Amino acid sequence: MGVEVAVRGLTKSFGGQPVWSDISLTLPAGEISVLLGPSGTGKSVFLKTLVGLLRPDRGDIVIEGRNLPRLSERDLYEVRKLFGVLFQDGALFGSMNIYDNVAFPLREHTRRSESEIRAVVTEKLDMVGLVGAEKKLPGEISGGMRKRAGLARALVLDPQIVLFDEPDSGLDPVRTAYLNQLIIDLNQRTEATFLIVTHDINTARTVPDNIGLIYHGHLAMFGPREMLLSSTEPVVRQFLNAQRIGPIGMAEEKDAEELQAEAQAGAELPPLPPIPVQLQPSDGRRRRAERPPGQWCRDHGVEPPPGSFAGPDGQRTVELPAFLTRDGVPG
Ligand SMILES: Nc1ncnc2c1ncn2[C@@H]1O[C@H](COP(=O)(O)OP(=O)(O)OP(=O)(O)O)[C@@H](O)[C@H]1O
Repeated sequence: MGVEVAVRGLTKSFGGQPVWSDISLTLPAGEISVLLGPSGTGKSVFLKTLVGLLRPDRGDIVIEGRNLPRLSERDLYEVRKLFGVLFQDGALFGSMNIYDNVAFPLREHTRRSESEIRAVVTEKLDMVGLVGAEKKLPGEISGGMRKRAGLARALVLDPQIVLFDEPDSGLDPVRTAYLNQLIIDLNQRTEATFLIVTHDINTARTVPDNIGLIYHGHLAMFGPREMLLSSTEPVVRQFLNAQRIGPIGMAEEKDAEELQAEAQAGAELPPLPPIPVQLQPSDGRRRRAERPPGQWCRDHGVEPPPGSFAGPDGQRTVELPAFLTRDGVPG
């Protein structure tokens, strides 16, 4: 089982310029969380701070009773072994073949024999569907394969927490769909805690158990997927529905004048789209952390947008409680 990551009051600046401040959230053990936010809001900085590559100005990151910002370099080095990180470009060594790239953390951080290393590398390459590509150089394979190789490398030390920095950047929609399925299947198999930074709204809507949004130097919201997908909070609604109307502007937040002009022009955000069902593991079992669709909405007295929790063919894939169906008649 993965471990919980509790972040409290985290603040980070560079040269006196704050990137974000006072971020508090808990990544539940073994669950998948997605972190969203406009470009430049500091999502990558957040991941690097979590894994201890950057020191926060203040705040706590508590994992298994240890507060990372307070640890010595030596203890931090140990805690870092709990993490696997998939960097944006896969961060593979260009001169090493895929096998050696994936074997690298094992050779650096463990005393395992080459035959033990071979067994682990083969297992991880099999997990990401790359058996047969061992001898290729990163420059000889596609972007999607490089991401998968980076993922195999992130998994070799059997991490309890896996951080993904834009795993879908530069991938076509079909490859993104395959990668998303792979992420769900790996979460099911490894039981690690996953945090994914993405700009892909479809990924954000269907893959995670929890969603967070960083905006304007703060965490605008973090919580269960249904909470954000049914939220009418303007920033969350605008971002999760990829709209131009709302507080977020092209370069930064819109000023009062722009928002007033928008209001005068009668510009309104379209209705919330239906909440899709979550992507399921391909082994046919339910997700471990799955809550029944509609449960968060029911527990919080929130009516989900019409058509929510239908499968891709528009058919309901789950029994909905009477609360979620018009007049108690399943729609
Ligand atoms: N080591 C550093 N030193 C100084 N400034 C930095 C450093 N790393 C990041 N920044 C700044 O922090 C801000 C946030 O950068 P970051 O890459 O985390 O944003 P992001 O939300 O991941 O963006 P994108 O979605 O475009 O990838 C940027 O203004 C960036 O220039």
